[in-house]
Amino acid sequence: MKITNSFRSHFIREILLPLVAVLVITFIAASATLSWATVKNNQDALKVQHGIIHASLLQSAEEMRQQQQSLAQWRLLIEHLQAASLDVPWMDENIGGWLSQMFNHQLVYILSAGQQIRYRWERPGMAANGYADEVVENARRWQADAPAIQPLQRVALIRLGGRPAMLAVSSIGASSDPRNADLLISVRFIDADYLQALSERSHLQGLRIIEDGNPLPLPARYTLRNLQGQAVGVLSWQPDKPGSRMLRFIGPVVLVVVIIITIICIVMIRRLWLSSLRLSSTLLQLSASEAQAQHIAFHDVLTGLPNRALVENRLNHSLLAAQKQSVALLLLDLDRFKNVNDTFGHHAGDSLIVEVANRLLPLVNNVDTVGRLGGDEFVIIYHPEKSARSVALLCQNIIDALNRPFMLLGNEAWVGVSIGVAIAPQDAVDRQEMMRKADIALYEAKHQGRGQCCLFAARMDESIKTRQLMASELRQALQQEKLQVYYQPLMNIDGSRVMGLEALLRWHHPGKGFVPPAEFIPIAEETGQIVQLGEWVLREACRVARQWPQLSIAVNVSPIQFRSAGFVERISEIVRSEQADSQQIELEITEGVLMDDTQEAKVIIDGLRAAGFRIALDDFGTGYSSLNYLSHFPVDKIKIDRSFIQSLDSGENATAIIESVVKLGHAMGLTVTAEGVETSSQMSALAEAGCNQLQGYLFSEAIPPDRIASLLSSGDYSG
Ligand SMILES: Nc1nc2c(ncn2[C@@H]2O[C@@H]3COP(=O)(O)O[C@H]4[C@@H](O)[C@H](n5cnc6c(=O)[nH]c(N)nc65)O[C@@H]4COP(=O)(O)O[C@H]3[C@H]2O)c(=O)[nH]1
Repeated sequence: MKITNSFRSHFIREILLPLVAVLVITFIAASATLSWATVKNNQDALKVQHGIIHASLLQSAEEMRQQQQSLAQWRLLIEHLQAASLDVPWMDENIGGWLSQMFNHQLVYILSAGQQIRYRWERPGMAANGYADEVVENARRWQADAPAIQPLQRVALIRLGGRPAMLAVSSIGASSDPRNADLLISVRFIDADYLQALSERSHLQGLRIIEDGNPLPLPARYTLRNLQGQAVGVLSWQPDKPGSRMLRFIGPVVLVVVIIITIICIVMIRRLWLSSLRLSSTLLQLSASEAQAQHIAFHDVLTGLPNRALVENRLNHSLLAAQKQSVALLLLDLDRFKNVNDTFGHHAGDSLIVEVANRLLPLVNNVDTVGRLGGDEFVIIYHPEKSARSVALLCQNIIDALNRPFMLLGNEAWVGVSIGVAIAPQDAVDRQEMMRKADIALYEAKHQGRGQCCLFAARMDESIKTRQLMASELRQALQQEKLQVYYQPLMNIDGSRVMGLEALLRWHHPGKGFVPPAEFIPIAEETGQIVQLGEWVLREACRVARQWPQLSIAVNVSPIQFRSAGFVERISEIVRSEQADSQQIELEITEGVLMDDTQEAKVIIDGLRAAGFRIALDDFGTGYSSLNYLSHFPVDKIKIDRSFIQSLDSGENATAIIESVVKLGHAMGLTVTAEGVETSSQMSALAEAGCNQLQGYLFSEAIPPDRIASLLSSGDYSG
């Protein structure tokens, strides 16, 4: 799996660092709490130990006081002291020795009221130290300070011979004024024995006396003070540290927990890394397929060009800036694409579309858009630098590019293109309006003949509106049977006899009066109404045919109607239902019908002929006029267009053309009719050329059916 640098740094920044930070903070907080609890526990314990030392010393002092007091009030001692001479052996045994052996007092003195030492007992080895004076000095001071109303009983720490010691002084006897009493004095040094006892009492270990000036910070220390509050020594001990004990117990557990948490975190981070990696690659794939989906949603699959949605989007953008930079919208429609598709198949059609796209792309700049709307419709959003001139140039380039032949399956094919152009801001600034106007211009381009480019003009819009109105009025007229069919006679060559009638549609518009078919037939073709219209005309013509069985009745068939599904069957059915003879009906088709799809046209023509209809090729000479072409189609008649007939008067060339058409027509066994014969000279020329039938105002205009009878019975045309 490929790891991108940005993914790595993102993971480190967003996941790893915060997680490590949380971990570190948690560990620091846990350590701090643990160490704080340890210290606090130790400190609290130390305070308690201080209290224990203090209480133990007090208790020890109180015991010393009680030990002394029992002797100080002893009657035998008082009697012995009242004797003239002191019984020292008795004193040693009962006072000094007793206090020393029983209670470990090391120095014992009795001071007489006259301030003389009357009795002295000093533990062996201590007499030489001369403690007596110092002890007596302290005792005298206490005696002097003592209140007169009660016996003196005092125990306090003193410093004796540079060592701390416990001094106890009691007045002997029951005298209420201790200042005149004998004093029992005893001393107990704070020595190893004392400390041992103190340790047992207090349960503190390592008790020892240290020098007060000890620079070492000893947390477990207790300053021994005399009555004046002066330090006489410092007690130190090995402190009990429950906090540290707890730490020793909890510490390893916490450490193990920390290690376990760290391992879990490492495993989690690793898993997170792997799943993030998977997620990231899934997201990458997703965004890639999203981009692909986006591309498909906005591009034409065949050519890869922007599709309608993207074109509309880009057009919207371009139109936003249209006030500053004009925008041209070109709608392109290939002229003979259907032909190519039908002749060479859909694969060839697809390659043609791709080739068209390839030819269009180099004609525009990067800022412009070439798109495909579907089928053979292309669109270009063009940003012209020099307004209409450069648009016209582009159009010409497009027409030239698409006029060049296309190589399809080893064959050359020609298509050509019609282009409609709308330019913003002058034509419109709104997308839909631009599309509509470019479409109108395209319609106009096609209408003018293929291979054209038309810039939108306001009049086109008007004509479109007029056409739309006309289409709806025509629909109404057809529904309400306001249309009529007139009939124009087809004459024999000398104009003496009516051979047939051509059915021609007439529309007397309530407001506009007579509307020529040339105006409304194309509209009916565009809207598809022509199928219904044509069938209605045929139905009317059948009635006339039934009435005049000796005449052929010609009916115009539009290319749209000709190619509509089930055409042959439907018109056969109409003729049958109207009880007419199909052999009496002559269907007039134009060359265009044959050109568009020769194969299909041939099948339809064969079908019509099999159904009994005769086929006439109308307006002959206006289209491709290829007689060679005719050999492929089994038609019965050609009708030379009236433009040729009218040019008969102006030059010999027309005569020659007509003569050769007639000759070839005859050679193919076809009847040749001349349309639009207006003068007798035209009639004579056509007769000379060998035409078979004539049609024109010279004989009659199209007339309503109720006048056919009078036309036929008039002496002129009854033959
Ligand atoms: N200047 C001149 N014109 C003459 C002369 N003799 C006949 N015409 C006109 O020439 C046209 C002949 O019909 P078209 O070539 O089939 O041309 C027809 C045909 O293509 C189409 N059309 C008319 N009726 C129908 C219809 O029922 N169905 C279809 N599909 N097309 C129709 O409309 C076209 C025009 O029809 P119309 O206006 O009736 O025009 C008719 C007719 O009135 C003449 O001596 N001089």
